[in-house]
This record gives sequence, C-alpha cells and structure tokens, in this order.
Amino acid sequence: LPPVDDYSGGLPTPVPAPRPSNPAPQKQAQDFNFGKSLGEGSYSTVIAATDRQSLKEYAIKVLDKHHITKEKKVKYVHIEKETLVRLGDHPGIIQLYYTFQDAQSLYFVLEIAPNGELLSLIKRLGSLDLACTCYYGAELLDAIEYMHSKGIIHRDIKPENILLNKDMHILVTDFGTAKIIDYPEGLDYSPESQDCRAKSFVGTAEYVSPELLTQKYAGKMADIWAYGCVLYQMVAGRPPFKAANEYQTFQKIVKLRFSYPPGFPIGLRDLIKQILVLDPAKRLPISKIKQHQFLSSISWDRDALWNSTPPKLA
Ligand SMILES: NC(=O)c1nn(CC2CCNCC2)c2c1CCc1cnc(N=C3C=CCC=C3)nc1-2
Repeated sequence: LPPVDDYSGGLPTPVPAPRPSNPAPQKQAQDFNFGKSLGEGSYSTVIAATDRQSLKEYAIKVLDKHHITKEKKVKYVHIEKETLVRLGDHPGIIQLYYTFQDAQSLYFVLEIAPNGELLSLIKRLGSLDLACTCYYGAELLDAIEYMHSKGIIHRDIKPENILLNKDMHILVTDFGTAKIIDYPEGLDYSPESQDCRAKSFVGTAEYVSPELLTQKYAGKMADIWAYGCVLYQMVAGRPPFKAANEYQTFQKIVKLRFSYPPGFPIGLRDLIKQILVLDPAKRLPISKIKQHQFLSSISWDRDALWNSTPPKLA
C-alpha cells in the first residue's frame, strides 16, 4: 500500500498537511496506551488512546493495510486523509493531528469526542428542546457550509456521525465516504466520476436524498437533505423517513411520505418543509436556511458561535 504519510506510492502530490513550526517527532504505536474501542469499520477500528509522554488523549483510527488492499479501498483511505487535512481548521470537524504506519496498519491520530454521539443524547433525552435544536442545528449547518466551501461533500450526515466534545460542542466525523468535488481533471481519486453520479456509495438509508435514489446523483444538496432529517430527529426523537426495511424507507423518501408528531413546533416545521424538498434545485440553500426565523437568534460569526456556551440540556 503506498505509504499514506508520504504518498511515495506514485500518487499525485496531495494537499500538504499543515506542518507545525516544530514538527512532532514521528510517533509510533508504542508511544500510546490504547484503551477502549470507540467504533469498528469494515477495515478500521477507532480506539481511545493516551500519549504516554504528553498524557494527551486521542482517538486513533487503525486501518488494516492488507484488508484495504484486498478490498480495493486505497482510494477511500486517501480521500479520507485528504478530506481531514483540508478541513483541518474548523472547530466543528474532527481534527487529524498526524498519521503514521507500521507493517500491518495505518494510524490516523484524531481528536477525541469524549461525550459520544448526538444520537445517544437524543435517545437518552427522548428529544432535544428548541434551544438545543436551534444551537446544534446552527453548529451543524456551519460545519456543513465549511465542508462545501472546501469542495467536500460528506454524504453520510446523521446523528451517529455527529459527536460531542468535552464542552458539548459538536464534532462531525467519519469522512471515509466523502466526495471531493474539485479534484484536478485526471486525478482519479474519487470512486465515482467527477459529475457527482454515484456509481457505488449510498449513505445510510434514513438520511439518503431522493435524487440519489432516483437519479444516482449525489451533490452538495444531498448533505442539506440529511441536515433536514437531523433537524427533524432532534425534536421528534426519530428520523422522518423510517420503515420496516430499506426498500420501504426509500419508498417513503421518494414519495416524500412523512408527518410531524403532535406538538412539533410550527416554526421548525416551516424550515424543514423548505429543506425536505424532492428537487435539490428547489431545496433551501444554506444562505437561506441561515436567514430562517427558527435560527434568528444565532450569531453566524464563527468565533461567536463556537466559543459560546451550548444550552443546558433539558
Ligand atoms: N470513523 C471515524 O473516523 C470515527 N469513528 N468514531 C467512532 C464512531 C462510533 C459510531 N458512530 C460514529 C463514530 C470516531 C471517529 C473519529 C474520531 C472519534 C473521536 N471520538 C469518538 N468518540 C466516541 C465516544 C463515545 C462513543 C463513540 C465515539 N469517536 C470517534
């Protein structure tokens, strides 16, 4: 497998990772105490780890080289690393500090989110109140807007992939299936062609956009569709489109068959109604979502938003 660190495997020169003035010495697995597993993927495991020297805590994603090669996932690994490097300076996106490798594995040393998933929070509380829904809806929208400004489509936005840091701000994670939409011509990183037509990857059933199901098209507005589903779920406690199986869930999506539970706030209904629109061209763009009444209390200055204190959980 071409070394992920230095791309000496003949891949084009990547976006250089931000280099500190005094670059950290090359780390290795022995420099960490590994703790509990935080998650398992088809060819990776994410493990909580502590740097033995600095005692700093990280989430280390360990990727199995043999499996990656055998399953022809090299492109996805490069996409994930380049995505994390590009998105490296947003407070709402998991940071990649550095990578290293040994004979068996690649290691991505990532920011840890000690407070787990937004999904667990929603399930534990049943639903979030309007103040929390507004705040986390704003943080998530700001993170998605930043991704899109850097040419990245996440493609699997869902409450499981929205984590919470020690101060209860969100951290978007799992860019293993992201799409980079501005690769120079001829650099065939993306598993799909450059025109955003998905030939392989589909996200998580409940959050998949109708255009992906009907036209195999996955552009930036697919992330906005998923955003609308997450907004709904924060208040309703469940996603808008959910059925006994994937096929029935997909049918509900393409027919826009969903309803609001009793008491669902009118103001949020009005916003969601303009996001969960079948035609991506008619879906509310981020600039208009930001202006909606439901988010009128939000200061969209990035420092103000991310340095403010999240609302107390009701
Ligand atoms: N795929 C990843 O890159 C990734 N996966 N996880 C754990 C997953 C568990 C299932 N839902 C999606 C995330 C992480 C990361 C990034 C880095 C990362 C940092 N902190 C945590 N923290 C967690 C704490 C408690 C429960 C789950 C995750 N997790 C991760």
